Parts: sequence; structure tokens; C-alpha cells
Amino acid sequence: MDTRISVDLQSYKYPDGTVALSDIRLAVKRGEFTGILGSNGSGKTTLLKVMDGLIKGYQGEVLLDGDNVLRLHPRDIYRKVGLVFQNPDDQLFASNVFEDTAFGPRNMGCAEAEVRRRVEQALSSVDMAEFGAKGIHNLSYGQKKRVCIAGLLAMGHEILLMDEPTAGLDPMGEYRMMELLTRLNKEQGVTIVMATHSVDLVPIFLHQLHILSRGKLVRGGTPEEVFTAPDELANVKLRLPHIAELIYKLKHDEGLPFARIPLTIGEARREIVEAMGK
Ligand SMILES: Nc1ncnc2c1ncn2[C@@H]1O[C@H](COP(=O)(O)OP(=O)(O)OP(=O)(O)O)[C@@H](O)[C@H]1O
Repeated sequence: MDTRISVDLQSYKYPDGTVALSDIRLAVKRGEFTGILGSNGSGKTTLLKVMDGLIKGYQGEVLLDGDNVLRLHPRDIYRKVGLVFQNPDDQLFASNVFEDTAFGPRNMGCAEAEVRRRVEQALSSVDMAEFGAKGIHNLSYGQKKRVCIAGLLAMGHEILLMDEPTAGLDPMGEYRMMELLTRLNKEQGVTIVMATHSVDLVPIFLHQLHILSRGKLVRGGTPEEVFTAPDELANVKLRLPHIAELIYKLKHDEGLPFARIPLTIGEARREIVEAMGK
């Protein structure tokens, strides 16, 4: 897999003197579904904005397909990379769903027939095909989030940077959002980087994880590699997924012979059946 985004950043300080990021080294490979996991204020949004070229003035280098983002024209960044804000009301502005989704392709100079084709395809990708004529202000929060993603897909973005895509959604909405992102990743080959603190969803869906704490990367790897030491996670104000926490307690407090700490219900079931057979 080739690297699409690489970050080698010594530090970034906001104008008021807050050092929001330091010593960040990571690579996002083509086709990966990557998570940036961290507690409130750990620097996730800042890191996404650095990757999208919205934040400049840092010490270090960020490359997009090998080109320094600070030397690229914004148009060349936005052709490939789209950032979905945490709050959809910061992103949506047109009167209805069709018009909002059409804004990007029209701005790119697409002919009206092509705009229609892209909008219909994008809305269908996010299960909002029936909502083209609906007023933005009449959508539910979760529907607004989907329309934000459609707007970027309609521009043909190959890389989506998602800031807390599940924040504010009910449990089923969270799950459906993760399924949508998984589908875009698997079926349409969209590379996704998602900022989150939803530890329970992460191991079910993500390939790679980077843990941020106070602006620094403290751990990285697959969910299995990252979710091993509850104490370390507690130090960065995170925890194991609930199911892993339960098995960890049974193993350590009750001395049950679990070989490993499972991260999903399916894995836990296998471990329990095996442990009971011993
Ligand atoms: N415009 C700004 N000016 C000054 N400091 C800022 C600005 N934006 C963010 N910060 C600070 O930078 C740090 C990282 O903020 P950031 O929003 O990147 O964190 P986050 O991990 O996305 O948080 P959350 O999970 O709460 O959304 C915080 O200490 C925050 O107060």
C-alpha cells in the first residue's frame, strides 16, 4: 500500500501560545481506515486540519502523495482530500439537500448533467437518495452528517478526514455511520482518517489507530496492538472497549484462563467458550 498522507511534525502552536501538537510522525496508506483516538483537547481536530492544509505555520512537513501540502494550491488539496467537520451546521449552508451536495461539483466547473449525476450517486452512497428536495434545516442531525459526506463524495474525494463522525448520534446511528464509512472504504476505496473517542466502535471497524494525548502520539498500531494495557490507556484518559474490560477483569481478578483480551463480542464468545472448556 502506498502512502497518501505523511505527517512529520515537530510542533504546532496556536497564535495564543497553546502548543496543540508536538512530535507527530504518522503515515496514512491508500485504502486504510485509520482512527485518531484521544480524549477531549488532545489535538485530534488540529491534526486533521494540519493534514487538510487548513493549518499552516507548524514546524515540520506534511506530504500529500509525496507533495508538501504547504506548497500545493488549495484546489489541488481539495481535489483529493475532504474534511468533514464535527458539527454539520458548520458545513451545510444551501437551502436543500440537492443544492448543498451540488455546490462542490458546480464550483469545480462540472456541466449541469454531470452535477446531477454526481449528486444522485453521492446521495445514494449515503442512503439519502430520497431527500434531495428536503430543506437542510428540516433534517435530523444524523441525516445532516450524511449530507456533509455526500457533498465531499460528489467532488470525488479519495481521502475523507472525519472529525468525530459519530458524535451526537444515538447508538444505532453511531453503528450505521460506521457501517456507511466501512462501505465507502471497502467498496469505493475511500481512504478514511477519523478522529474519535468512541473506544467501543474502534476495534470493530478500524484498521489502524493512533492515540493522541496532550498533542503527542503515545501509541500506534492495529486495535489489537493498541488495546493491551488498561493502565496506559487510563493515563491518557481512555479505556479498553467495554467487552475487553470485562474479560480483562475476569482474567485478572478471578484468575480465569483467557489466552488473550478480545476486543469484540464475537472474539469474546470464542474466548469464553474456550476458557469454559478448559
Ligand atoms: N483556535 C485555537 N486557538 C487556541 N487554542 C486552540 C484553538 N483550537 C484548539 N485549541 C487548543 O488546542 C488543543 C487541541 O484542541 P483540539 O480541538 O485539536 O482537540 P480535540 O482532540 O479535537 O478535542 P475534542 O475531542 O474536545 O474535540 C486544546 O488545548 C485547545 O484548547
